[in-house]
Amino acid sequence: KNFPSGPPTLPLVGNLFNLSQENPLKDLERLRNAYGNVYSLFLGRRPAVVLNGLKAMKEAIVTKGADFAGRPQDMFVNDVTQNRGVILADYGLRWREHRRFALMTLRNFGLGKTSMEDRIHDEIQFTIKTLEQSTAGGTLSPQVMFHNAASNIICQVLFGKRYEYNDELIKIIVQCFTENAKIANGPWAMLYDSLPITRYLPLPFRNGFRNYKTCQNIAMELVKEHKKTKVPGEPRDFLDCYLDELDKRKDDGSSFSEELLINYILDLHFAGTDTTSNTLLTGFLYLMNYPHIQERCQQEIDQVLQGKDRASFEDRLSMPYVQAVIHEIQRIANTVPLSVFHCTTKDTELMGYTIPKGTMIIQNLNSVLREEGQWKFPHEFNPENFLNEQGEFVKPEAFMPFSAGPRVCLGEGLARMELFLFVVTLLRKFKFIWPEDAGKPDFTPVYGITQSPKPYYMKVQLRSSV
Ligand code: HEM
Repeated sequence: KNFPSGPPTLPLVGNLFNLSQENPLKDLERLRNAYGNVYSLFLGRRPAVVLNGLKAMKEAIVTKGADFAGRPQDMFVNDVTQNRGVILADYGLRWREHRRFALMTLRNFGLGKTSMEDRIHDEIQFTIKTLEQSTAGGTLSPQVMFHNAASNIICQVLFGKRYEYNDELIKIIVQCFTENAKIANGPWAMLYDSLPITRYLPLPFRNGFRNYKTCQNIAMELVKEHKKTKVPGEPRDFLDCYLDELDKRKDDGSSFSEELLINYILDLHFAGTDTTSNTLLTGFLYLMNYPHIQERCQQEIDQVLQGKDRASFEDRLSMPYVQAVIHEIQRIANTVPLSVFHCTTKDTELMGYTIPKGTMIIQNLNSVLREEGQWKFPHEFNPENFLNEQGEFVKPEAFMPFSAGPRVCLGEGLARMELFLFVVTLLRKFKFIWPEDAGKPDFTPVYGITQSPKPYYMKVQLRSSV
């Protein structure tokens, strides 16, 4: 009663056939036009409510944050990750303790301080080396490079080590992550969630379980190695901190455990890899195809950095145009289009509707990031969306690629630092060119939990030689 309306459902499968199995984003938009900003869907027999537009999104995840901060359980992604970790943990002790621990440890390891900047700059040097090798005139496919760079930064934090870009182990992990990001929002996972009877069949969703197991075995080895070499009270990285915490807490009834640790670090590694790298990939795709925007960034970077040997995160405050461009890249990239599904933690109300406890909540972030009335140019790539009349950087409320409220991305600080330092350092040194023989660029993203641009090639020139 008083539940949001939605398209008619079929027995057992619910609204499975109302959504394209390959990319439901257009269907979600079509249903919004028919049923309004808050409407319902049934994934099998499970009720879900889709949120669209800033007003509904804010009321749910910010104003009534705690009511909407749960995570649905018993879905494909929960089964693959064995109901452990932090991303999919339901609202409660385990989530709270592990979220707090991650935020605190990331801060202690220098997030917002110079040491994290050092780590990012160290990694950028390897990216620069890779790019330099292709300045002789050839083209380069940046996918693996950006994925490995983002993965290495989070590996440094978690395990205190980085991997060469051609290292077999990291290639396997990154490939598993990338594949799982597509499988988890793909047609087979949708079938798994809608029709539980199919779960035991040898269907392609099995690949998701296999990929996860591969990563788990690798993480297990890293934990073993750390346990052997760690000195209590002198943590080298995130993993050591957790092991220290386990010693400290022993039997205090907390949710910390060694089994959780494996899934926890995989969660952080996964969340920190595909997201940042796909945003960078989208960024460079646009920068190559909007050369005047690239040049204006370079002018501002040169002017602000002058003789400085490298950029610091602080410099963003003197670079309103670059800031606007990076935010515009994130707005257009819409890297996590449906956020991570939420779930109501109690009976509640939203925009006058009644939403019972346990209802799945799907945030259509695209509907906010491109909402008419919130942006000067909602449907085009235009940094003016983040600049006022005086050319100062402004961030509209509708900018929420990291979501908002109690479940807001806990890596936002790290991601923002990475995006700024990568874009500024690489644009300062190189000119990025869309290859003449590449044809017209295709900006249509490939859908998944994280969206990525279609694979592309780039041409790179050293700016000093331009
Ligand atoms: C451009 C990069 C990134 C984007 C666009 C992004 C976006 C998001 C979004 C939309 C969510 C879901 C929030 C919600 O459920 O309301 C999320 C959650 C999360 N992100 Fe990120 N993220 C990025 C980078 C990172 C990085 C670098 C880390 C690594 C530390 C990270 C760790 C997490 C975690 C652990 C969660 C789950 C939080 C929770 O459930 O409490 N993310 N992110």
